[in-house]
Amino acid sequence: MIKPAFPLDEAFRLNTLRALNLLDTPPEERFDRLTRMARRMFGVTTALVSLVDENRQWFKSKQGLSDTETPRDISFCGHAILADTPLVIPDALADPRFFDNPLVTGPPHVRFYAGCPLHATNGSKLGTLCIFDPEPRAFGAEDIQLLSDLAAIVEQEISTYQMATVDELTRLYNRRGFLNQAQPALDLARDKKAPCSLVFFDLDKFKAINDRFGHAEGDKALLAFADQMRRSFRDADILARLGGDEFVALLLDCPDGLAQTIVDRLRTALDRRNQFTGSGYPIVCSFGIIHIALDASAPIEALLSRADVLMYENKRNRKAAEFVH
Ligand SMILES: Nc1nc2c(ncn2[C@@H]2O[C@H](COP(=O)(O)OP(=O)(O)OP(=O)(O)O)[C@@H](O)[C@H]2O)c(=O)[nH]1
Repeated sequence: MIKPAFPLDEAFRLNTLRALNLLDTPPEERFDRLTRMARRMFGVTTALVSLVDENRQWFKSKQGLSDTETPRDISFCGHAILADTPLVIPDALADPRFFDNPLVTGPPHVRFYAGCPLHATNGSKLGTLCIFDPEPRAFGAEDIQLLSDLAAIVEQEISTYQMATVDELTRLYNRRGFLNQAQPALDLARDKKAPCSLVFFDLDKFKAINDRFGHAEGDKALLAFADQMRRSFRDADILARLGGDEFVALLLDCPDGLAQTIVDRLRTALDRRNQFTGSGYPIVCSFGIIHIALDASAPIEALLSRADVLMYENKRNRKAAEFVH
């Protein structure tokens, strides 16, 4: 067996894949429809949308397979993303790369495989639309064209998904992306009895930045705040721009007090930026933090409303304190 090599742009490719926020998300009909079509059109046992992650291939959609992922080093798709054209293996037992691969010698007993690379809009190869079957078979030019056409639809769905769930300016989640991610993450955290926190941010006097310095400068301030959020929170936290100058962070597996520490760190970094940037205006935020109790069952929307109310109290108090001074 030959393990798949790493593509030359592996780090860039992985960044692109992770930024899509598709890994470990629930199945979706718009992808399942396409794998169902592939299975039926080609009369194979299995059709997958496989995303090739650092050490595994994970299936966004699967027909005819119960596994949700397999190790990358035994994957066929790890090989398929190394070329721009589809990889076709008419008979895995006759191929030196695969004849003794555990996916060939054991379940699901792959003999025939065809995988078409799926490209992100920046050209990175994310994974494949692939089909396989326990019987060897010939796969001609027309078949390859058909599989490529289906793969192009999967690519379109991936880019539509990204546009619908990611904030175009900051590349954080938008409201829809946040709700998609946050509710299942919260449900999982409750099952695991891991405490979480939610932080709601709203920039102070943001309208004045737009009014005095122009909309483009306002955009720069929003970007600077988003960048600071990325730097201050942890990789596993779910960050979003809900709209306008409102941002939110869901901290998973977060001991009581950690959210406050991170918010303090973020505000200290903003203060430092405000002193040295020379932009002519400070970026300041109000925030509300709620700690989500282990036995809480409120949906994420209700938690957002509670954090929003706390943020407004914080903003009102800060305005009142300014007025006194
Ligand atoms: N530059 C820019 N401005 C935006 C964007 N989306 C919303 N806005 C503006 O953001 C402003 C938000 O207004 P407010 O919530 O009243 O902002 P504020 O001045 O921070 O008010 P306080 O929160 O009470 O301090 C509005 O003027 C919107 O037009 C955007 O994508 N870019």
